[in-house]
Amino acid sequence: MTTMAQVICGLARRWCFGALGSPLQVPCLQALPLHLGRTATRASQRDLENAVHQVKLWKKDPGNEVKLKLYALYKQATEGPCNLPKPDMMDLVNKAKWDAWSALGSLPKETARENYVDLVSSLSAASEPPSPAKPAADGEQAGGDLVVTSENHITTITFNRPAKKNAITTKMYQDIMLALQAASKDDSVLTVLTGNGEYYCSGNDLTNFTDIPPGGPEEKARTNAILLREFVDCFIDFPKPLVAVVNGPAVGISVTLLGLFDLVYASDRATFHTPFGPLGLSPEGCSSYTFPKMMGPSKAAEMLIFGRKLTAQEACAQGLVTEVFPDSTFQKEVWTRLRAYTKLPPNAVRTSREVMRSKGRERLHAVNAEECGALQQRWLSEECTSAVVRFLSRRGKL
Ligand SMILES: CCCCCCCCCCC/C=C/C(=O)SCCNC(=O)CCNC(=O)[C@H](O)C(C)(C)COP(=O)(O)OP(=O)(O)OC[C@H]1O[C@@H](n2cnc3c(N)ncnc32)[C@H](O)[C@@H]1OP(=O)(O)O
Repeated sequence: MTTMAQVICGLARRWCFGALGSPLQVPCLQALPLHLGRTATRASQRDLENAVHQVKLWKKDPGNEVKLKLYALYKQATEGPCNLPKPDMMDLVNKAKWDAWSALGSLPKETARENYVDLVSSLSAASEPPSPAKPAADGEQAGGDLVVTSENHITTITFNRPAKKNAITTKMYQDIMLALQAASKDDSVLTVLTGNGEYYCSGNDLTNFTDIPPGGPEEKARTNAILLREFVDCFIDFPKPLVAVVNGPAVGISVTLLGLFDLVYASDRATFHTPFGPLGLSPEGCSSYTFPKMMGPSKAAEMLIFGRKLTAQEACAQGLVTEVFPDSTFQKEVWTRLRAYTKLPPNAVRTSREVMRSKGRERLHAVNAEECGALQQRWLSEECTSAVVRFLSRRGKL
């Protein structure tokens, strides 16, 4: 039997080879050498060794948090649960290592090995983007589908694909991660996401599903799950207040991520839509946790399972939106407010933000991992592939 996944794979292969008969580049997959050729879902000992080797080749220090994660997973994968005595409190380095390893509890060796390989793979992908986005220097503006500016202690990341309702391409996901990385280190107090034109964002670009690699849809789903997890992790771990300036309708992942923002200001033209049911998908962006928490389980189910679209006023009543402004004065009022916030003492702002986020951070990471695992399966389902084919064929893309 031919599944829709095979249909879409076949179509994608046709597109990838194009009229000239030469394969187009699939950059995010080229940056994931460890997964090419690894078809089993479980990582082997060999995969682990390859990953360890890969880490040695990294040119950039990934930071202590990542190094501790890697250390812990490696120890768990090779020696099992930590049974060493707890180091002295003042022995900071060994204590941090012990804490990280012990936190893995009785995680099976095989799972730890798998997690180690996946982590290395996703970090390798992120550190080798096909064409890095320009980090925002003061006042600088990078063109393209994502515009990053930094002015008056506000770094603004703008979806800039108005002709496609600001749908997010794979490159845009990667550029957003780079922009967040840069913003976490620049002198801005606030980081803003907004959209150019009529829409805030129409969510994931549905053609992202069509560039199928040689390993087939399974490999695509697996790679996307890793990258999506890392993308959402960037929002979970972002150290400064995140503000969404929702200038118009928002769809899919651009809505779910709002649960990880600190302020969401919306024009009264904005709507909030998560059509996961019709698309054969399941929620992402930690919304399966943040939405029920903020609006109660049944309102969250209406949105996330049944795809009910909310107006800006409704979203505000549910706690998803902080405040709604008339569209005619939206930009003026919001930016005046934000500029006033940047005058607050930056260290106090940052500290308050950290104490508010720190309590739920681990939980959010766990939710993110679970949601990406579920989506990996969904992307391969006939329900999802049929929905994507329907969307693309209605718009003459097939
Ligand atoms: C680090 C890398 C990570 C990679 C990970 C990849 C996978 C991550 C997946 C994460 C999970 C995300 C889930 C979602 O976001 S689900 C939601 C997806 N979005 C949608 O379903 C919306 C689809 N679009 C529409 O329904 C309509 O276009 C819309 C209501 C938004 C507007 O309708 P309208 O009639 O006003 O306008 P058009 O339909 O004519 O649209 C104008 C052009 O824009 C194109 N378009 C719009 N939205 C999208 C989209 N989401 N993807 C692709 N293209 C889109 C549309 O095709 C039109 O193009 P043309 O003018 O060329 O026809």
